[in-house]
Amino acid sequence: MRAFFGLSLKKKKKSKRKKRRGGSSDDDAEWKKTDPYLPSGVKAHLTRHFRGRGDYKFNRLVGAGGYGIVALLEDTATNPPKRAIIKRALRKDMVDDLRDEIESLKRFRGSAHIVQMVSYRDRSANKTSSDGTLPGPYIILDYLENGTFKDFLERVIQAKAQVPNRVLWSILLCFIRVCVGLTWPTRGVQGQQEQLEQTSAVRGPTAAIAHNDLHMGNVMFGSLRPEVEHSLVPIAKVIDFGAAQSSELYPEPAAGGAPSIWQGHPSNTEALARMLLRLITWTPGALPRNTAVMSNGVETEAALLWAPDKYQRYPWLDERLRLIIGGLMTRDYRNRPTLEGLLQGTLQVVSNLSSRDFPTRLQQGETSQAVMAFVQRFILDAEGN
Ligand SMILES: Nc1ncnc2c1ncn2[C@@H]1O[C@H](COP(=O)(O)OP(=O)(O)OP(=O)(O)O)[C@@H](O)[C@H]1O
Repeated sequence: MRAFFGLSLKKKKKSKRKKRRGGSSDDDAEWKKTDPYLPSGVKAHLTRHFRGRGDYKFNRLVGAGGYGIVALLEDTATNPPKRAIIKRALRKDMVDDLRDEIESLKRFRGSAHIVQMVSYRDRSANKTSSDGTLPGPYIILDYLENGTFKDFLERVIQAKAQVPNRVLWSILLCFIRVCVGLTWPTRGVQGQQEQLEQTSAVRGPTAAIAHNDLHMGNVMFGSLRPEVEHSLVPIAKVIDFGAAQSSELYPEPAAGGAPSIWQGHPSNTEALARMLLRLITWTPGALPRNTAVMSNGVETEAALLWAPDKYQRYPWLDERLRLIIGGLMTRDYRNRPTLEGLLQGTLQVVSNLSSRDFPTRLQQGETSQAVMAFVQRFILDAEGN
């Protein structure tokens, strides 16, 4: 019944509105003049599209990236309105990239450290919605409210703030969970409840997915959560799966005889370890490559943490973190630690760490209060979130 009468009711409302405004043009007229694939046309087309549906409304354009336009939506059914992100192709010829991203994200449904797809529409570039406003596919994503890792790094460097070790440990655990998620994809169903990513010693890795675009703008902070690993530091999640690729599992045995597939795709771990290294060393731009140093008989690219004056430069850094980051950046990926071991070891540390585990001179900066104050200032209260 509702759908049957919907059309005529809508038409009546529209003509009333025009009368009230003296026939002046609004978004209704604007959208026809603009290109839905250009940032300039996004507002008009999305406003119009979602007005007809009544579930979301357009809030603002967030950005136009390599191939996509990203905009903020508000869920009109919730109070206060829940936010969501819509991602569309920037040009018609980029529609296939967006479809690849839809396919990738389907594999990670329910994976806590990978951005979740709330819904999607998979259409060819020219096919529009019934109201004629919005051609092509789109993805609606969970909104991650606490900004990118890139913005976080910039704030830390600007304030010359020493990052508490407990914050580094929590982020490291999030990053390991990301790598686990890319190696044991959940392949859940739409709307699947999020779960922390787990390895499976029984089944062994089921995929070797390379994200292929793991830069700092593609790691974002979500909210604080009840799990112990996210109770002081918000969850970090990976976004933007437009370039992700499944590759062959790595069958060659590692130096010690263990199958190297247990490390996941080496490009993921290395890219994430580099982000932690930049945070520790306040490095604003890309780290130099091919600067490997020897550590315990293997070459690592984490040279900054092996510099002769490292203890003067980073006297506060937990030695175990230094070794893990060095291990994740070894030149021969077969010498890297396994995800299984990393997950167990890091989870154990994060679940039990307290300020008393640090030397007396560091304890004040590692209390729960100090960690909370740091997180509040550099992540939760940050401008632009
Ligand atoms: N789920 C999200 N929650 C909040 N902001 C988001 C979300 N997804 C994307 N953004 C914002 O939009 C920006 C661009 O998103 P994304 O990287 O997915 O698009 P892109 O077109 O592939 O961009 P690029 O090529 O620059 O990486 C992000 O850096 C972030 O600021």
